[in-house]
Amino acid sequence: MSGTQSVDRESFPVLKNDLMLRAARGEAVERPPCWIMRQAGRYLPEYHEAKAGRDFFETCRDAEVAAEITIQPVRRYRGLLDAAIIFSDILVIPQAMGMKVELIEGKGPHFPEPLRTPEDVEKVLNYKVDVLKELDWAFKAITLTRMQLQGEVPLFGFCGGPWTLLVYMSEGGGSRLFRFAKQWINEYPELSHKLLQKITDVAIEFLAQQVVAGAQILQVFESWGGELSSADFDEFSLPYLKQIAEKVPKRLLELGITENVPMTVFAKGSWYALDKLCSSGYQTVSLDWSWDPEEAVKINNNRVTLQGNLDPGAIYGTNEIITKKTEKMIKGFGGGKKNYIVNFGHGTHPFMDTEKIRFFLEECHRIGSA
Ligand SMILES: Cc1c2[nH]c(c1CCC(=O)O)Cc1[nH]c(c(CCC(=O)O)c1C)Cc1[nH]c(c(CCC(=O)O)c1C)Cc1[nH]c(c(C)c1CCC(=O)O)C2
Repeated sequence: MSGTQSVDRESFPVLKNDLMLRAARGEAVERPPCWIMRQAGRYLPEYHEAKAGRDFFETCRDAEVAAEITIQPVRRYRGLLDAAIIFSDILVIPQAMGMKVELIEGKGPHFPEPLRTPEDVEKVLNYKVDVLKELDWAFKAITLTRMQLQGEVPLFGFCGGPWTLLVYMSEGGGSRLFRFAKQWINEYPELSHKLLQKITDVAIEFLAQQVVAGAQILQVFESWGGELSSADFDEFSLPYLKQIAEKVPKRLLELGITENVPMTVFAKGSWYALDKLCSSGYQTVSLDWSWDPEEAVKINNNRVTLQGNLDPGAIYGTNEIITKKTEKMIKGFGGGKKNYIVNFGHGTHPFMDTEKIRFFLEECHRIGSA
């Protein structure tokens, strides 16, 4: 994969709030930085206004609209959020690999032609992926967003974890039984590894090019990690996650980028792998809400910054409950002055009350600054 983007990185606005980057790099901070997975999206009325009933992927591909939607939560919660995350989706990698992906309103992602036979996989393996060309729109949206953020907060780039993408590519959408993905790894483990490697190669180039385009911090979403047994996670997820952490910085050097770009891994449900994830080369490990913060802190033993992990469902509670749970979380992670980033344990829901989320963020600032 070659070619270059024409981005004038010298023209990027100076970052005024680098709290997120400092915390992710393990430096001591004055309070824990805050952001929320899926902080842009359907719970915000201004999202629906900007999207104007258009197709989801069309919205992602329109740089102006993607930048607007990315910045909406930062604007609404001015001073309370310490990062933005580019409005896009993990399923743009399968699209770049030649697969059709649609988002069906009210149903979620849908692949009309999922990978069901070895011939289907061979076709994807033989497809030459030109990341710069296929995902050109994503880089343009990142560059525009970075400019429009005016240095207020850093911008996250992201991608899906290889196993999670294999799940979507084989199941053709969300799943309860993971029948096809499990069939792949158990009936055709070798071919599955080849596919995982190909996804990993694309993910590495995609993440590195997102940094060239303007992303300042990266997250890998292995959202279906918890569907694997511990042994299968070690075979079909962890090695690829590690490769991404190892190879992105190398690729960045090749691309002439010497800045230290922190990387986060979020393997939802993979509680058994926390110890290994803390030594997998990522600076930050994001936790779902199944973790007791104090136990996670013990296992981590100051190797990485931990991120998380409020049950998003707490937002449906009273202010008193939100305060109580937020306090327990921040104190459990050691108070938040080192090795901690505030987040939910998974994304926002479309039904959430924007003012409850504001209250949560204000409480994080109050408790985290104490
Ligand atoms: C698994 C996964 C996907 N996409 C993503 C993940 C990993 C995180 C996770 O585990 O939730 C990641 C993602 N998806 C989206 C973002 C944008 C940035 C942000 O977090 O604010 C990010 C980081 C926007 C989106 N991606 C999607 C929407 C909803 C689009 C809409 O209907 O308007 C948004 C805002 C669509 C999507 N995309 C995906 C699903 C399952 C869905 C349907 C979700 C649903 O219906 O709740 C795949």
